Amino acid sequence: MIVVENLVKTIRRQKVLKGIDITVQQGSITGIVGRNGAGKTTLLRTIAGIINPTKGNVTFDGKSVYAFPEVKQNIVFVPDTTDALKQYSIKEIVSLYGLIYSNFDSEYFYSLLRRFSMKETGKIRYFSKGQKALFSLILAFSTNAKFLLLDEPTDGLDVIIKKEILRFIAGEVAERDVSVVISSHRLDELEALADHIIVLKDGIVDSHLDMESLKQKYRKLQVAYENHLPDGLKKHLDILHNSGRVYIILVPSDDEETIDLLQKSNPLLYEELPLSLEDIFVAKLGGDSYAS
Ligand SMILES: Nc1ncnc2c1ncn2[C@@H]1O[C@H](COP(=O)(O)OP(=O)(O)OP(=O)(O)O)[C@@H](O)[C@H]1O
Repeated sequence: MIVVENLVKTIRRQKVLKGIDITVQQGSITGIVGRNGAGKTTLLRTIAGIINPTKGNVTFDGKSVYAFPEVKQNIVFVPDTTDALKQYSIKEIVSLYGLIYSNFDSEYFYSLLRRFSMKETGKIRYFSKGQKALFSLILAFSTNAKFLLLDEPTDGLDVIIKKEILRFIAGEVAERDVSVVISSHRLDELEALADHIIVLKDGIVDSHLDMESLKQKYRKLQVAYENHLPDGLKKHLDILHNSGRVYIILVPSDDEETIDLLQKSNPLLYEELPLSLEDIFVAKLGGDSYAS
């Protein structure tokens, strides 16, 4: 388990992280969403111990990342570029990782390269953007670290490779003893993957959400009326969208009274729609708390 306590980071007099408190459980996939500059990368780099906090602490199974450097073997940060490795051949990178990470599994590493039909020799600078992103993940999962912190792992990739990468991450978490924290601008991308979502806004945690319970909390309905939605109902629900006489609304699942009133209000159309996390954000957080 990673526990982040009152993490503050000031860079060049700018308070980038303003007191972050979060807990990341083993076996979980946690998404960190936020707009450009919200502090996602700084948070991940600080958790991994690449940079020190101005204030606060991060512990892994009770041990401070900053006081016990060996803890860093189990918290690996994966940047959104492979630039740091571009001069090296794959063989050299394997040697380097073998030296840094005592549990690095080169056999597993090469088996993953084969699984994704990637080259096993040469320099990675000649890889495509998608192959570089996949390579970074293969390398990181081969360290056998307990936590991987992935900084926008699918940024700028096409839909096919994006899906392949997300599937790979989900598979690794399901089958091996590893947890991941993924930063992204896109709530919709993380929705299918993450079990927790942390929304970062201007260096603070705006919300920390448990996906399952959140999705069970609301119902999304499409209703249409001959004239308009009865005024008496409006205050009990959130209107996600309104086009003419058609409304897409969000109602708390436990608000049986409103659901009953809706059904009895003679709508021309009454239909339940699949709920997305984005709907909840738009309705509950003013649509401003996820990044696009
Ligand atoms: N080394 C640095 N020097 C100066 N400012 C920095 C540095 N690192 C981060 N910052 C500032 O801290 C703020 C947060 O940056 P950070 O990269 O953590 O945000 P982010 O949420 O990851 O953004 P993005 O989505 O654009 O990658 C920004 O205003 C950035 O300019």
